[in-house]
This record gives sequence, structure tokens and C-alpha cells, in this order.
Amino acid sequence: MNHAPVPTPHNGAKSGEIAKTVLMPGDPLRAKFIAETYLENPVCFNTVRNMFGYTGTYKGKQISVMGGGMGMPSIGIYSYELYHFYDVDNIIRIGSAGGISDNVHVRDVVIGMGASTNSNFASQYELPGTFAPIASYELLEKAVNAARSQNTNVVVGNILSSDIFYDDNKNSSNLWKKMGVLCVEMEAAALYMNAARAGKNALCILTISDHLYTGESLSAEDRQVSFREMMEIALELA
Ligand SMILES: Nc1nc(Cl)c2ncn([C@@H]3O[C@H](CO)[C@@H](O)[C@H]3O)c2n1
Repeated sequence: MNHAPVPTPHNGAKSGEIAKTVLMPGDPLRAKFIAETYLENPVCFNTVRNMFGYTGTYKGKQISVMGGGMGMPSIGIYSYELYHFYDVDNIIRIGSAGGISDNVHVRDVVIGMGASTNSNFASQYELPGTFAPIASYELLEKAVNAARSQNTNVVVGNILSSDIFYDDNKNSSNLWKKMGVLCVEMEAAALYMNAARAGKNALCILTISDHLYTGESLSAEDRQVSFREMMEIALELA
């Protein structure tokens, strides 16, 4: 149910203009690309701050795609409003990440079963302990099955959502690596916590664009191909 007037200060959409399932890349220009490349009859519902959002159909099913920005504060705003004010049930983050584990390589698709974090985001819940931000199993299972049917190699495990891109502590990733963390990005933990608090569903699907240890890096062309694999997995969740 809709508890607040929409449009919001961040989203110009009116009630009913956003589908129950939303793909959320960080970059709004990637949202535009997905809408224009994959959706039938995409309609733009948001241009506030150029955080573009579109609703269309994919293989006959309604789906939306909207940018979420970089960092947990940003995706925290957009995903909160989608869950609480726009009656969205499922948000699937799709994005890039830096490889940490020796078991991931550039071009791999990684699905975050859990999202560890150095963020303060969970302090708002005043929990007497450490909350574990986890993906929705139903979405995770569907995504793994879609990846397998597309013959895309997928690695499932714990990821790190960091508040810091340029980390002054050069040992940080080693400390996370010893815990089996697969890769580092900057949004999933906040999305998973918002979903848990709202009783909704979330998943994070990533493509490894660089590796912090091997120095591997995707060429622009390979980046495009592996992003398409990730997008085509996410679109199957419509
Ligand atoms: N900390 C961090 N480190 C590496 Cl090596 C990354 N590779 C991709 N990202 C993602 O891309 C953006 C930063 O380039 C963020 O939204 C983040 O989620 C990364 N974030």
C-alpha cells in the first residue's frame, strides 16, 4: 500500500507507473541502454537528477529498470522509495565489481548470496548484534538457473559492499579475502537490508570488471559482452 505521496523528491513516477520487479544498475545511462535494447515499448517514468527509470515488457512480462547511483546512501534512497511508496516487490541490482577471491576472474558473473559491509547502514535498526544482509533465495535460485541455461559461468557467495572506493588502508581487501569474500562493490548490503526491513525481495548480480590481486582488467569490448550476459540473466527474473 502506498504510504506517501508520489512523486517523491527523487522519483517523478506516479503511482502504478513502476512494475513489481525493477532492475537497478548504478549508472542511469545503463538503465537507458537496457530499456532501449531489451524492453518492448519502454516508457520513461523518471528524469529527476537524470536517474532515469523506464517501464516496458520483456518477453511479454512487465519490468522496470532504473539507475540507483553509486554507494549505499544512493541506492538506499531509491530502493526504499520503490519498496515503500511504489509497491515494488523485487529489486535486482546489476553492476560491476572488483575481484578479491582467487576463485573469481574478470568476466565471471557473481551473485551475492550475502553482502558483508563496512557501512554504518544497519545502525538505524538498533540491533543487539551483527545483521547478515542476504539475498532472497527465490530470486537467487531463478538467477542461477537462468545463468546455467545461458551457459554463463556463475559464482555464488559472499560479497563486500564498501563505502570506500579509494581505500587508504591497503590491507583491507586482504582481511576480507581471508573470510572468503568474492568481490567488492558499493551497494548490495543497503539494498538487502532495505528489502529485509520491508519484507520484500532483492538480489545482486555482478560482473567482475577488474581483479584487485591479479591485475586483470576487462577490455571495453569484453565489458560490454559480459554486461549483456548479466543483463540477460536479470531480465529472466521479470
Ligand atoms: N569499491 C569498488 N571497487 C571496485 Cl574494484 C569496483 N568495481 C566496480 N565497483 C562498483 O562500481 C562503482 C565504482 O566504480 C560502485 O558503484 C561499485 O559498486 C567497484 N567498487
